[in-house]
This record gives sequence, C-alpha cells and structure tokens, in this order.
Amino acid sequence: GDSSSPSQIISRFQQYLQINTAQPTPDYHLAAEFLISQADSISLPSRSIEFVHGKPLVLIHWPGSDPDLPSILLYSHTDVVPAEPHKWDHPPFSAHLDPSSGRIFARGSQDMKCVGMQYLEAVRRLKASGFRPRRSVYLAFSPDEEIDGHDGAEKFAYSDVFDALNVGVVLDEGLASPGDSYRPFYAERSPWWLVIKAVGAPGHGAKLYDNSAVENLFKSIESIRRFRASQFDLVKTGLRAEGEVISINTAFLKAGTPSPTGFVMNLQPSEAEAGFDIRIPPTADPESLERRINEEWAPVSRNMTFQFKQKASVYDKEGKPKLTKTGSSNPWWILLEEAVAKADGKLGKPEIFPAATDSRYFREWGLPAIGFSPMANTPVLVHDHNEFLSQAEYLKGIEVYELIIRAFTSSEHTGASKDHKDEL
Ligand SMILES: CSCC[C@H](NC=O)C(=O)O
Ligand SMILES: [Zn+2]
Ligand SMILES: [Zn+2]
Repeated sequence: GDSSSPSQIISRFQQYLQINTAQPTPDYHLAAEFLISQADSISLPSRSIEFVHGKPLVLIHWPGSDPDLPSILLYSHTDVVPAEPHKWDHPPFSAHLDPSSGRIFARGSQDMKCVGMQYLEAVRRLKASGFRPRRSVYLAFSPDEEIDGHDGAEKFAYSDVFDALNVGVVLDEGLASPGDSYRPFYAERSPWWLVIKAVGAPGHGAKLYDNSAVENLFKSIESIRRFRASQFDLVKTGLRAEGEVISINTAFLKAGTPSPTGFVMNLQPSEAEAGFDIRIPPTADPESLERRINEEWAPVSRNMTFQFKQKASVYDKEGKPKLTKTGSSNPWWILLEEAVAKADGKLGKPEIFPAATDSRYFREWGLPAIGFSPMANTPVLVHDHNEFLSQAEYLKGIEVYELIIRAFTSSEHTGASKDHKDEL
C-alpha cells in the first residue's frame, strides 16, 4: 500500500516494537537489519557500527546542503527493559493495537522505540516533501542504554566516528506527560550505586551487646532513612520537583548465616551489607553527600566500609555541572519552543530527568542535549506493565518532529560542537 498512509506508519512502528530487544539478551542484529531497511526505503545511507562485538549502533545520515555547519543528532536507544508477559494484558512484544482506544501495547512503546521511529517517519515525510536540510542530520540507534551505556553511547561519544559528525545538538529521550504539555529535560540526575558493609563480633542470639554488624548497619540505615525523608518531603510539599532532590532507595539487604532450613536463628552475624540506588541532581553538592557517606553512613568508627558500583559525575569535562542551557541563552531551546508551538503543542517547563539517559555522555563533552519524547495526555509507563502509546499521540509526535527538524536544520546560527563549544 501507500507507504505514507497512517496504517503503514503504524505498521512500521509495530514491526520495530515486535523485535525483542529486551535486556539481557536483546536481538540487536534483527533491530539493526530492520533500521537499515528503513533507511534504504527512504534512500538514506546507513551503517552498522560494532564498537563492541555483537552490539551494533546504526547510524543514518541525511546530508545537509551546508556540511560545514554543526549537525543535528537524533538519538535513541534500541534496547528495552525486560517484561513479565503474564502480568500484561497483551504480550509485550506483540505490539497489540486495541481497536477501541487506539492504544499500542508494547515494551518500548514509550521507552523509546516510539522516538526512534518518529525521527525516521519525520525524515521520510520531509524528504518526500522536497525539503532539503541545511545542516546534516544524523540518526543514531544505540545499544545498551538500559544497562549503563558503556558499550553503546559512551563508546560512540568517545569515538572518531562521533568526532567526524561534528554534532552541534543532541535530541534524546524524555518522559510521557499525563497533562497536555510535553516535558523537555535539560539535565539528569547522576546514578551512584552504593554498597555499605558493616562488620562486628558475632554472638549468641540471646545476648544484648553493642557493635554487632547488624546494629552497626542499622544505625546507617536509620540515618539514610532520615535523609531520604527530608528529600522526599521537599517533593511532597511541592518545594522541589522530583529531579531536583537527591533520591536514595534500598536495592538490597544482606545478612544472616544460611542453614538448610532457612537462616540460623540464634546467631548474630559478623557481617551485614546493604545496597542503595542514589540519584544526585547536577544542582546538588556531591562533596557534601560524600562527606555524609564517610561520616554518617559508613564511618570507619563503626567498623564500616563502602564501595560504589556506579558513580557518574555530575560534572562535565570542564568541571561544570552537566546542564544544557534553557530559554533564550540556548538558540536550540528557542527553536524547540517555536516548533512545538507551531505544531499546536505545549511545552512544559524544563525539568531534570529523574533517572539516567545516554544524554550524560554527550553533556559530558559540553554538548547541548535535550530530552524530549512527544507524548502528552499519556500516563508515564516507562519500565511498567502494559506500557502503551496511543496511535494518535504517536502520529502527532511525527508532525512535531517534522517541525523540529525543519527548524533545527534551517537555522543559520553557527551553533557549537564538541571541539568548538565556546559559542554555547
Ligand atoms: C547507571 S545506568 C542505568 C540506566 C537506567 N536508565 C534508564 O532507566 C537508570 O537506571 O537510570
Ligand atoms: Zn530509555
Ligand atoms: Zn528505560
């Protein structure tokens, strides 16, 4: 049929969603093959690059008429988080379209196969209309975002391939919005995965004594919980947005002496451990949090040690907090606002993304990166059961990207890129 018809557009989205790219065993090759076939069908050159064997990144190029201008990078990740099929109303890789609501159910429908395909559809339409971009446009489809991006975005952002693209601005994922405004993100919180460990003399389960491992750990946990409550209160009272406070949540608790029937009940263990997922906004002071960890959460005086399983810096290469400028100080931001308005959409106020995205690897170079997924009137279902996006919202998002790409590629401002960032 007509490749520009809504049913064909939706069918291509469904095809991408049906490729099972769930961690920890994503079918990256099938996804790459599909994406390359999409590039072929709109006559754009593409390549599949394996910075790490078995983990292809697909790069598609729409050459601009002024290739010396910094380019636009339309970025997305191809992997998705796992799903528990029996807890879904429709199989998570069926991309079932509910005829009455128009909802498409699939893992990845919001995070973020929607965005990757919308970029492609927007380019397809602009190209068909005869539009020729001034700047070059690159589409990158990257592996491994969901497991840290080390073999995906990080390798890419540090590669010669990336340097050769002369990227001036990156568009990456945002979050759905239950209201009618799209949500733009100018920064994200840095993940710190902290494991604290306490040791202490073992003893009889009937004895009350100080400095057992578990007592030592509990003192830390009490302090951690007070800190957590103080941060959460700022959100509950509306003083801060979710992305503006430090979050800390328990990932695991570990202590006890195993026995064939469970745990030994009358023995106080000599070691106890806990793991925490901490997220720090770039607006917070990481040194003061480190002091808290050293002095209150894992003090040597209480026989405690700690280690980080993950510790992303809040600073970029130049030692500045990883923030993309917003509003009138960033010409890209203005272009985004104008494009969304032109599409009759609303743009909410800039937010800090509460979790991690691959944008951190681009912001690390001082590059502007904007998190934006055009999904309004949609519940936030990233990583949840029954993740869905309505076909109307999906189609609307393509129009929004058409206008964004038009605006970004036409603008004459020189912009800045990784090696020439003095202008932004
Ligand atoms: C530290 S890499 C983990 C990346 C992951 N990103 C999306 O959920 C996250 O937990 O935020
Ligand atoms: Zn994502
Ligand atoms: Zn995710």
